[in-house]
Amino acid sequence: MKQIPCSLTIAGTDPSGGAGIHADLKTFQELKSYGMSVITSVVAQNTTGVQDIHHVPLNMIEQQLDSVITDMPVHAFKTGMIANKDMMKMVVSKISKLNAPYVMDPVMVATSGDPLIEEEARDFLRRELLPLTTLVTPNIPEAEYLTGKNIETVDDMKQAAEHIVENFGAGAALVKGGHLKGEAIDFLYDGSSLHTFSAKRINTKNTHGTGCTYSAAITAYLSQGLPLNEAVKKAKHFVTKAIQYSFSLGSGSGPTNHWATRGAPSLD
Ligand SMILES: Nc1ncnc2c1ncn2[C@@H]1O[C@H](COP(=O)(O)OP(=O)(O)OP(=O)(O)O)[C@@H](O)[C@H]1O
Ligand SMILES: Cc1ncc(COP(=O)(O)O)c(N)n1
Repeated sequence: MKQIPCSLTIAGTDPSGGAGIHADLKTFQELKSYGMSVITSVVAQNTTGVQDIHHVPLNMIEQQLDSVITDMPVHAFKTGMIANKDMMKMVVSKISKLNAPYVMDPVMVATSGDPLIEEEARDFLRRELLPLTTLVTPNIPEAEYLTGKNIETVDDMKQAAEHIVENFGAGAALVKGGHLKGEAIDFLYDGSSLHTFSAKRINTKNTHGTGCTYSAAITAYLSQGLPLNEAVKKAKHFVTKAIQYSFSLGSGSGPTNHWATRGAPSLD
């Protein structure tokens, strides 16, 4: 009998349900990949911002990882918020034994601008985690941090994608243009060629969790064995629909809609 594809996320929480682990699991479920999660930090947040953060003790993160990987198949996995260097070190020691595609969303700050990882962890992420990735998915501020260069144009984005692969050993880099004006355009550099993924910009403030949703969708498609380029293409379609039919919930930046590819939900 054929086995269900299985995806794992290692990330922080969002009790308002739009970002982090919650967005990842909803996305895995929607895209028919069996979802599993390891929680690194419990984050009190909502559509307006981050109110508080509690880090899960290191040994408990390690135990969660062991519980999953000693028992369950992992066909692809992603990391999101990993708040400090000690957590990152431990995660590296575990994931380097996993023989599956690894998508890193290099989460540094929330959409609201609140910091989600410690300053010294950023450098560790770049040095130690990037070389393990199949794909890293920085938005513009994250790509600026990783490359140390300002990004103002699409040419800057292309160069950043190449820089991250050539200089830091990422398997591939997808630089996302959500923070620029005009078309919502992303560039994927896979070490040999550059691919462009473009969609019409949707006029909405409901973009809480778009980065999490996009990287989770790529992970789900990779768990099904799709080639990287195809996985990103389908995930771009998914995240665009999720933004198009997003929810005006909360008083800040509302969440995306994870079942939007089935059409706008009927609210009758
Ligand atoms: N208004 C929009 N209309 C259409 N696509 C968008 C819009 N905003 C972002 N995107 C797309 O959503 C995906 C996520 O990109 P973005 O750059 O926003 O990531 P992020 O910054 O990690 O997410 P977030 O804004 O949730 O922190 C990309 O494919 C981007 O092009
Ligand atoms: C726990 C957690 N992880 C990541 C994000 C970033 O979310 P976004 O997808 O909006 O960049 C977040 N707000 N909370």
